[in-house]
Amino acid sequence: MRVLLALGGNAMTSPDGRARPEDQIAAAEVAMRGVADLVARGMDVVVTHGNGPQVGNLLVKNEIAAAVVPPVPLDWCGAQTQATLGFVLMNALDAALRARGVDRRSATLVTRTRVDPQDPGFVRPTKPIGRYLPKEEAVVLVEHGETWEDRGERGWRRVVASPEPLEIVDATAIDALVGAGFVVVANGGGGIPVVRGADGGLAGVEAVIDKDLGAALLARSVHADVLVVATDVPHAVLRFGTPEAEPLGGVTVARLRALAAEGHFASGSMAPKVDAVCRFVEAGGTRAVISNLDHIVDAVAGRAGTVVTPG
Ligand SMILES: Nc1ncnc2c1ncn2[C@@H]1O[C@H](COP(=O)(O)OP(=O)(O)O)[C@@H](O)[C@H]1O
Ligand SMILES: NC(=O)OP(=O)(O)O
Repeated sequence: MRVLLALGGNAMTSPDGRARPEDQIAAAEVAMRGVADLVARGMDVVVTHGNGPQVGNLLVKNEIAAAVVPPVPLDWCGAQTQATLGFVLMNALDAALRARGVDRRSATLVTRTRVDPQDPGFVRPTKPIGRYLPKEEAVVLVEHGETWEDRGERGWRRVVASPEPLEIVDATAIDALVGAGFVVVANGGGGIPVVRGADGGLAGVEAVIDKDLGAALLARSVHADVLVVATDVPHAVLRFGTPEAEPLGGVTVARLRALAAEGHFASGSMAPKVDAVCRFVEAGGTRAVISNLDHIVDAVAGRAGTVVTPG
């Protein structure tokens, strides 16, 4: 069985949302123990991950240091997060595999995702990245031309362009690595966004692709049997945040689309996860699950989490 596991930003930071190196290393060690459990059961696993906090922090560092060293564009920041987070995940995964006596190795692939240069996401930024700030600090940055939006009790957050993923450019290489027996970390942050020019060449573009939508396309591109979207809650929840809140267990893709249309899933957080699992199953995937990492083996088997099936 081939599994695509999408690690959310929450799975890559400390419970209080801090993204210090030590927080990310500790979070990766927890996440990779679950992946090693899957590999120990004979599964092929591809891991992808978010990069919202990390790419936003890198962008700020570039802007602050611009007077000292040449700043780099947002797509370069995204590429750097793939290397850094892949490195951290590989160290954690290799250790977890060794602890289980599993003779498999990890690999990370710098991965590009093609987008449409005319995507409306370039006109209306929607993807939250980086740190949270109080409103009074965010509005100063808005006056300097940045786009920030109120993200509720945690504060305001910068938002950038987030175009639709159209093609995982490096899917063939990912598939080859899996076929050679590697546990592969790929398409971090939804992939490095690129556009194809008239000459057929690829060029980076400043944006951050939604990791969950990127994961749905990657899962299809590498012929995964199961897609697991791992976050910090055990299920998607109906009437979330209300006294009538109800965890959602097994559900058909048609029913889940109907529930999404009723507005149960918040944009920018659970909604893209729901969209991603629906896309995967609608495209022929056997099963897709939204859950946390606590019961990853059960989630893959369809025994835990919000389990989406055809129908
Ligand atoms: N209907 C819902 N069911 C469950 N969680 C929801 C729902 N709506 C919003 N959320 C929030 O979505 C969060 C997960 O989304 P997000 O923070 O973007 O995850 P990640 O960073 O792990 O990808 C949960 O922690 C929860 O607070
Ligand atoms: N690129 C992306 O979707 O990252 P997060 O999941 O951390 O927001």
